[in-house]
Amino acid sequence: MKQVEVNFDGLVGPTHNYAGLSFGNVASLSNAKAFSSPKQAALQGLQKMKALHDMGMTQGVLAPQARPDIDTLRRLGFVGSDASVLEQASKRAPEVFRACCSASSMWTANAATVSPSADTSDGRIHFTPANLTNKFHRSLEPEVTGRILQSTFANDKFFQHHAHLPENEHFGDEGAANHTRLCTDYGRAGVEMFVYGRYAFDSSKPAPKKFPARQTLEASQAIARLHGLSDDTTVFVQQNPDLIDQGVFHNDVISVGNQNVLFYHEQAFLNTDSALAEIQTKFGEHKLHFIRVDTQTVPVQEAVKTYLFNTQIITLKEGEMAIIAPIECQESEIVSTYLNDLISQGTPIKKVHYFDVKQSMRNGGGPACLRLRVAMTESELEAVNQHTLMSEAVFARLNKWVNKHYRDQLSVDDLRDAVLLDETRTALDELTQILNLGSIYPFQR
Ligand SMILES: NCCC[C@H](NC(=O)CCC(=O)O)C(=O)O
Repeated sequence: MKQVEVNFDGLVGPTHNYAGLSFGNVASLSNAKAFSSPKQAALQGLQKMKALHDMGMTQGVLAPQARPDIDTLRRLGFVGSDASVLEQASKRAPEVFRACCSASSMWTANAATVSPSADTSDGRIHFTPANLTNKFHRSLEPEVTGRILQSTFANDKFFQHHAHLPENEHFGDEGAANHTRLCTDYGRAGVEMFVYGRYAFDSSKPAPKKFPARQTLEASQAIARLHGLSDDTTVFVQQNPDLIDQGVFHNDVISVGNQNVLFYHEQAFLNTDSALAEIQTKFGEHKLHFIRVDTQTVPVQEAVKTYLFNTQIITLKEGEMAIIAPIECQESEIVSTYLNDLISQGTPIKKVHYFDVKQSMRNGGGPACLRLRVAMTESELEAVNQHTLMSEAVFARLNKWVNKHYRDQLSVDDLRDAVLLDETRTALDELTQILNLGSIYPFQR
């Protein structure tokens, strides 16, 4: 049976803006209050999806969330009509208000952790939405994320959906951004590697000092239990806390894996040698390609600035791998020189493709942040909501939809405009029809 890995990219929502909400995420803080272009952001995302589709990949799309989040603002004590809630909140609690307007659900690497059926005890694909407790604006996502996933993977013969972990920093979970799967073929049992930033219940263990560690070991362990993973094929690795303090807020900013390749910066992990040895032992007799990038070749700051590791490594039809990199990697002499060299080093990676996702990059989200990977068999793929899979027709419809509903430019001040709320609801209501999702948004219920 044929197996594929499908990338489900997050569609950028109509309120995409730069509010500086993510302490520890350098790009988010440095672009705070800049003008954004929701239209350009959404079109850039669609271009990347279409390009991967054209390369022969199976590509999916995940719907964005409804923002401004009026229900949360009401929960926080703002009353009256929707327009009055917007006005009061933007005046009296501007920071809270901006957090409730974020389009951050676009980074679907943080939507959930996914374990393919080959790895799980009941032979189904398991999904657990990330609770994203570390950032208020992101903690608003998991419930609707769960509904989006259930409408996209709507078949309980093949798909098992779990509730997100308890909403507490002890179980802080950021989803697939801190999870990589290594395997020989997508359809065979692989090694699931969970990367955590700190121990929740043991403060004597190493932890970052300046910026928050968003993922705990205890959260990663809970996900592995929920998904029915075997201890023999699961590895928990601590991220280097010094790097979190240098702006590496998720593991996917400093390492990425695909099949038999683990591409990582030499400073990415604590106790790297023992971690890699455990991964190789659990992987079995097949040899893994550990592609290490040294500090001397690419300093950590350059990796954070260019998102060299927030690239997607994809396996093309011919079995060769390609790197999907942000254009910032091409613009950096250090990184483009490294990548040009990498493709002739005799590893499975043979090509690099650069993409302009600058609108997302300015908030600290590269190509890999924009996608959630789901490895599937043919019958599992057939059970997916087919309206969410990229095709010429879906691409054309979504482009038309973006051009019709999205603004060219948005400032954080525009977010309090009640007309914007109406625009987003009209747009998203239409989108649920295009993607055949049913009533997933609070305003539709
Ligand atoms: N995986 C990439 C996630 C990027 C995301 N940025 C943000 O939410 C920035 C939003 C803002 O500042 O407006 C985050 O930090 O979780």
